[in-house]
Amino acid sequence: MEIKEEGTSEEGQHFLPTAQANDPEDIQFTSIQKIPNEPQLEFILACKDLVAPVCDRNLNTVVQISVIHPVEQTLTRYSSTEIVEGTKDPLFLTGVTFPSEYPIYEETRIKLTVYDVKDKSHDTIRTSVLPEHKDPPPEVGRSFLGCASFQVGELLRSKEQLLSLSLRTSDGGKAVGTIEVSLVKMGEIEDGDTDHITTDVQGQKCALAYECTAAESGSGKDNSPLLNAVLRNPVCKLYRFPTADNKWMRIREQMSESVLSFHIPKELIALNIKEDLCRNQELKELGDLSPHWDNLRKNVLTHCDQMVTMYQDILTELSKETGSSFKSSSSKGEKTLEFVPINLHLQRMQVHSPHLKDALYDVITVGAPAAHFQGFKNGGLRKLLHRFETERRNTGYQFIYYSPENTAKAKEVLSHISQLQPLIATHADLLLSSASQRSADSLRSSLKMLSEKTELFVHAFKDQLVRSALLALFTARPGGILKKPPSPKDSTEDTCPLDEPPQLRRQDSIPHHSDYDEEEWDRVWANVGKSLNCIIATVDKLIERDGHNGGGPRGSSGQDGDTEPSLEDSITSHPKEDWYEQLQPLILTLKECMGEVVSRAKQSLTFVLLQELAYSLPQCLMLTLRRDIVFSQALAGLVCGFIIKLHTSLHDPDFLQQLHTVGLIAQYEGLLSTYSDEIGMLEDMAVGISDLRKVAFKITEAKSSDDLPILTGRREHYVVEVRLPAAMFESLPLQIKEGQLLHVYPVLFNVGINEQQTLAERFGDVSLQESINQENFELVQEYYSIFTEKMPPDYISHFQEQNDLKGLLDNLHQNIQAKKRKNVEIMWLAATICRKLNGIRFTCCKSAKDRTSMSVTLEQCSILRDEHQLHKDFFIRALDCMRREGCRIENVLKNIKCRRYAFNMLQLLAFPKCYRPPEGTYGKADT
Ligand SMILES: O=P(O)(O)O[C@H]1[C@H](O)[C@@H](O)[C@H](O)[C@H](O)[C@@H]1OP(=O)(O)O
Repeated sequence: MEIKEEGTSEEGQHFLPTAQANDPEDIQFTSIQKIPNEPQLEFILACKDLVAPVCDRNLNTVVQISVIHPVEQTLTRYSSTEIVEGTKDPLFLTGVTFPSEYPIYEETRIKLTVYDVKDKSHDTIRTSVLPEHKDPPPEVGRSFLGCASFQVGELLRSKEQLLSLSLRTSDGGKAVGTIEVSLVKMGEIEDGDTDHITTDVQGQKCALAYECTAAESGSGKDNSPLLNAVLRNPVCKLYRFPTADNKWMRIREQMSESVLSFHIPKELIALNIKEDLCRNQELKELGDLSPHWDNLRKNVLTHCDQMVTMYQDILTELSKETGSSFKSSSSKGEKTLEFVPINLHLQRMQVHSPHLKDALYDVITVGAPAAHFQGFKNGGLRKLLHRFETERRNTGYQFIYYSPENTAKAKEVLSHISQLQPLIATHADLLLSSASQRSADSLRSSLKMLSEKTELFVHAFKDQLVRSALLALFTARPGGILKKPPSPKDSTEDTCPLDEPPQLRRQDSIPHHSDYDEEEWDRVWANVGKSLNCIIATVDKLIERDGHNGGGPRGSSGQDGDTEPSLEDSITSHPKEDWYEQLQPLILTLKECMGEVVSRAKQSLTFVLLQELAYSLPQCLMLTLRRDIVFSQALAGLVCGFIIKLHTSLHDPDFLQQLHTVGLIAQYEGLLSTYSDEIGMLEDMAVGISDLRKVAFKITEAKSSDDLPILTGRREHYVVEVRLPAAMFESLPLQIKEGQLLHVYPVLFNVGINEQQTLAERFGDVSLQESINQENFELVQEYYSIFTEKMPPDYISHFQEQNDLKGLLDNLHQNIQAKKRKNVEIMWLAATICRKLNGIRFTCCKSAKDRTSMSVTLEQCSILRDEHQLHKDFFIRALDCMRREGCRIENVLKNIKCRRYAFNMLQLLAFPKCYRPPEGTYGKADT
């Protein structure tokens, strides 16, 4: 057999996509029978009676697992166990798992190579492929003990699902002990002898076979199509750890990328472009302005056009990245990838423990949303936005100052108008078509819709801002005189006769010059309401005269009886009229009145936006760009977290009720330090996360299984449409199916843990972290009170019995107030509160690679300890297993092509103890 090494990464959990794996050449092999989306093969290992080459010390052993491809006979290093120290009968806690996509068959051979590790600090620092059969050079710190191999089919067919293989030296001669391979079936009850192998692991006797409760997948039914559409390249790891009562629990760790990393930024940039093009057009359509304002506008337009071009270029570049699902930490400063989140992954832990229900714990790990290309020399968004506003407020001269709230309101009203105007037009047309069919019921229901939307429309303008902006715009016109376009004003003021076409009845306002008439806007605006009232009255009369007046829905004027007498007269004088003809002119008037309101309001509010843009160009636009970039990264993570949460909780009615009545909390754990550049990152992140409040989700039915989410809206308010396969969609509560918007409550807690934070605490300033934590604590409290208010009382009383949320909140509050250095308790409490509230968990540091890996593994082990009775003596060992051979070291590898956390000894001395990785897994790395 020719054995050659494959690939450059030494231990390859990155495998061929399924399509490639199923090439005709492979089809002759026997596939392993599998449960959809479950790993195909999982086993654990133990050695017995290992023979030490020299007797000067105890053996420290590690097993390396390699796969021999049945056709090419190439050998790929797949994974390793942890190092078990000081025994010739090691029992490994880190197992082996082959995810469903991995190209493995019954004919595939697995090779197990056992090494003796002399120097742990060197052992896992392997950056290049070592030839198999060759002992690693002694200076690397390990020596070859023996190897064995088996065919997958042999293990599957073995009597007790266990193989006992003889380990031999490289020349195939001397036996140096045995290695036992036990097949694992997660979630299956294992009967029989639980004592056939026991071992003394650090003094603890544990049975190797399991006593497990019945199989129950964490999410119940198979919702995989939804997840398969968004997740890519899973990396899986398997462990078994002893419980307090010396049973085994099994843990599967999974880490996957998401296509949403690129999909959401592309959607968002496209929307940003659309919004900006529209704004530029509105600026152009602002009409005549006096020279001062006109010059400003020209300048703004030049910059805005350049900005749109830049967004278009970025979108073109991103569109070239078809199928990408991962941006590495080393690309974080790349301009064209700035909108893409760094190192976004789902980190999942699935626990199967005796006597307890299976459980899933998900955390989204992602680099802190921040504008790395723009840099942090001047700080991040929180500071930059504050500074920008203060300067703008104080400039006065040249510009009219509108507060950020007013600017936001102007954008919101503009967005409202653009949604409502076409909607009203559609309902008005539907009303006409009901009229032409002479259907009273359909006329009533069309009228109901039209009334509702028109009332919303009229309401949107009930704002002092529009009024003051109109005046401001008037004074900015040449000579401060407004050239009035023809206005349908007063057209419906007196009566609403049905005999004449409304255009003729309108008092035409031929363009003329006049001083600003403050009340004119009121009249124009009120005309919309009056037109609607006229329509309502007419419909009522038409139906009544037709003998259909069964007390159906009536409009407001009909109800409060202010129908004008002349109208009644005009109607009763026409016994047999054509409904369409009666209504058509009124609808036309309504549309015209609306058009008039829209054009005035649009211009005045666009003038408000001009004030914001005109001040401090191009900084203002760069600030918008920065905010868009940071928001895009944050949004991609949120959408990913939301979809995964939905997927895992789709069959939990309480969750679904919470989703549509309360909304979901999304809790971000930040590990950034408040020192140097990371202050700027934290300032970016804080704004990016709080901007997520502008996002709402909506669930619709998918047409195909790989439908990705769609984004609509504009900067003030976005809606993410998540599309579910029909069967899943059907099972949702009515409110969700009807398209109710689902809200999220993002909260951020940050605790710097590294050596930079030590400097900040000693010589710098930690106030940023303190205020973020305090502000966000208040948000969590607010969420909790909405939760208790809106969820059913029965649920809440049961919930409160089970979870001492009040106690946890008090504890969190005290910890925030305590102002203790590196108080990581804050993170644990915030995460626990989030989990208990059914929220979405996120963990972030600069790159989501090193500190995040420490934190997320710590969280996993703490959950095992607190929720699944992990044996207390195994806490550190479990943590080391996960950090040494788990998904997170694979994360480091895929980011920087080196299996080493980027910490040095000195840095680690500054870390809280539980955040330090095991010896041999960290060191100088080129990040
Ligand atoms: O994933 P991070 O913790 O943000 O990685 C840091 C690491 O903590 C630090 O020790 C190291 O010096 C680098 O700055 C890492 O950041 P990179 O973004 O360069 O990976």
